[in-house]
Amino acid sequence: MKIGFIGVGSMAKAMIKGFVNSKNINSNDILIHSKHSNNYVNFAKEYGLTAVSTNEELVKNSDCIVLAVNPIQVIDVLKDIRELLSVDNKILLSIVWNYSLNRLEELTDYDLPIFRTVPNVNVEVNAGSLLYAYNENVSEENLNDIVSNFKLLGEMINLTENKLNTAGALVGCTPAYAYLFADAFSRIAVKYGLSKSESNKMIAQSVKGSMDMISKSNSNPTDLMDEVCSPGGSTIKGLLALKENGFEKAIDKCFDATQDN
Ligand SMILES: NC(=O)C1=CN([C@@H]2O[C@H](COP(=O)(O)OP(=O)(O)OC[C@H]3O[C@@H](n4cnc5c(N)ncnc54)[C@H](O)[C@@H]3O)[C@@H](O)[C@H]2O)C=CC1
Ligand SMILES: O=C(O)[C@@H]1CCC=N1
Repeated sequence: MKIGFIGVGSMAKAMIKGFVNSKNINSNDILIHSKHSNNYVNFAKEYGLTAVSTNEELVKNSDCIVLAVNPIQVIDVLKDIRELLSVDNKILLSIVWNYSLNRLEELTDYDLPIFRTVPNVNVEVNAGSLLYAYNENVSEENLNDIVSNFKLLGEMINLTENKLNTAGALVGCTPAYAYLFADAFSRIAVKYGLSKSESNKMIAQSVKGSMDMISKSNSNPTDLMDEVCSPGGSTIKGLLALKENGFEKAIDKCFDATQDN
């Protein structure tokens, strides 16, 4: 399957690197076009991708078109490729945040198979999550083709579209908050004499293992927390300090802000 990316920003680059890392897709079967040629042409050279000079050329030569631009750019992009999308059984896969299937259908041909997805940047190391919903034009064969290719990037999770904004924030935005959390811990450890690079490595491994505990043990995070807090020990003191300083309230506000569309 030839996969064409319209828009080669942070998210498209992460997905493409994940595909290339997976070694299951020929890098020259990945086509790219973006607004700034100095950016996407060099990226194509670095990863052995096929750079094309227009969105129209990209659509003509791809089986699956990944719409990876920002919401504000969607109308203009789809206006130019609308007719070409209807030729030769193409599939549109949008990663555009908060852009509904209905709206995408209005801007394209009503027979077009469309997937609406929310990936996260962890796809770059094939440890991503990719939430997806799709319209009624998607056939069994389309579904198999998309799932078999995109699962190379991480876990594929099918949801009804009405959950995509909330689940999308949990999946799409949280990497940034996890980086903030890791950075805050490794910075304070520097104050106590560790180097930033050794702190980064330790916090990353510790948080990764803790997240594995949640998913692999299937335990509630509260129970796992209790296991770490030895009576009278340091962890409970730290945990109470986090609570007293508004950690949970800050998370609530943070999540509310992501839902404010
Ligand atoms: N960054 C992330 O972690 C995630 C992003 N998304 C969604 O992915 C989309 C892209 O996000 P980012 O990569 O972060 O943004 P970005 O701003 O880094 O990338 C957008 C790219 O589109 C290009 N572009 C603009 N107009 C164009 C046009 N007419 N034709 C071709 N290319 C054009 C820009 O030059 C830029 O390279 C957004 O809709 C965002 O909501 C979804 C989940 C996670
Ligand atoms: O910040 C954003 O709007 C996009 C969607 C999820 C992650 N990045």
